[in-house]
Amino acid sequence: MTTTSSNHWDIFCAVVDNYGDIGVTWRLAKQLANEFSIKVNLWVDDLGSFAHILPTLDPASHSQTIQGVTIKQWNQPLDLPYSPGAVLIEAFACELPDEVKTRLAPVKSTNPVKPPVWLNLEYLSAEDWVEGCHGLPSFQPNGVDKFFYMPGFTEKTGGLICESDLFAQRDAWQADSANRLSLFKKLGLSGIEQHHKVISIFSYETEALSALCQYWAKGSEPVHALIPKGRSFNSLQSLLPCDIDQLVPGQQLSQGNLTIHVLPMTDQQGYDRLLWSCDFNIVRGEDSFLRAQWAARPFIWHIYQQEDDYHLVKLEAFMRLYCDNLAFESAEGWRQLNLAFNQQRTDAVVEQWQNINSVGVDLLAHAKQWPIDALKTVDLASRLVQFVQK
Ligand SMILES: Cc1cn([C@H]2C[C@H](O)[C@@H](COP(=O)(O)OP(=O)(O)O[C@H]3O[C@@H](C)[C@H](O)[C@@H](O)[C@H]3O)O2)c(=O)[nH]c1=O
Repeated sequence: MTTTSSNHWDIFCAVVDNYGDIGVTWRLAKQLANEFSIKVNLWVDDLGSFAHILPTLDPASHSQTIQGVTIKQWNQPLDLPYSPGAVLIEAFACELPDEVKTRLAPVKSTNPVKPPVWLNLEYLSAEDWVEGCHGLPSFQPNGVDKFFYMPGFTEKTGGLICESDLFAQRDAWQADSANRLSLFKKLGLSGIEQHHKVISIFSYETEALSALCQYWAKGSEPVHALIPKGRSFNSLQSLLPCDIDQLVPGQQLSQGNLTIHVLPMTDQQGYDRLLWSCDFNIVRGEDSFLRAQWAARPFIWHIYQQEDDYHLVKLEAFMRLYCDNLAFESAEGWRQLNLAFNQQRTDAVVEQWQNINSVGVDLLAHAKQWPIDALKTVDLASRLVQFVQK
């Protein structure tokens, strides 16, 4: 007979492409384990990709515990034992293994009052409809309800992932400017002085990026662009002396006043510190997008492209919220900059970059206040734990 013998949580994550799905679930799993003492199994179908953002992971090991989370290789068919716990999360509507779904029904019949809570953790969106869908059940063929858990920016959504001590850590880091220089040194980057403008770039392909780089190269102040080897470079081939494949972390490429530094990928904590250390961040997807907000620095969001340009609807929804308390001129400059970047409008992106220069102080002040307003005291993991207990 199958029973709910344990209070553990299982999170299943299929790495579709890029690092966002695993990035979000890894953040959540760590926080649940470390702040709520929950025993978490994180099942991942592609440990090789995961290792890019968790260098201590051994992709050959089928079960390993790192930072309090048990990471399990999810093969099809499932070849490690699964036993139902208190909560089962399928991340981003990944298709759960049949072995898992069929084990849920008998648990429900032996424990009808408190069967495992089955959740689909959805993508983050600032759109209005999210509030209406958050928490809705959907009846499944195995007789168990599955609930939609929708992250979001308002009280009636599932909230935003943010560790309880993150802002304090960030503030302490940013209070001492020596931290950023020592981080750059540790990453093998040279030639960056305290007064230089430093911009981190983790984007998808866009001609807007190459236009900005060309503009920075011709500018009057030194700019350092810190770029991990990856998709951003596909748009910068004309600025490179070699093929993208030949780039190595630590390499520096100079053009006029622009120095491009090829970054190593680091773990998430290292990436957070990088965002805290830069004057401006260009980020993408979901997790780096949120971490750029928590970094309290101005940023461009290169949103993940969707069919029929639906991503522009999501971008607008977020920009509306973000600009709510921002003075008109600053809001307009920042909005247009983001739009131009996402729409690959090369002249416009340069023009808007120049425009936001004059409102830089306002944008920075807003970037510092935004995390406090956006979090609204209760983060996603805390809301999730409350949701499950109800
Ligand atoms: C550059 C860098 C990133 N990272 C982490 C931060 C994030 O957790 C992760 C990157 O994830 P994202 O920012 O979300 O961008 P992404 O483009 O990699 O992932 C995308 O995947 C698609 C399938 C989703 O639909 C998108 O919404 C998005 O999440 O990589 C590091 O840990 N170290 C690094 O050096």
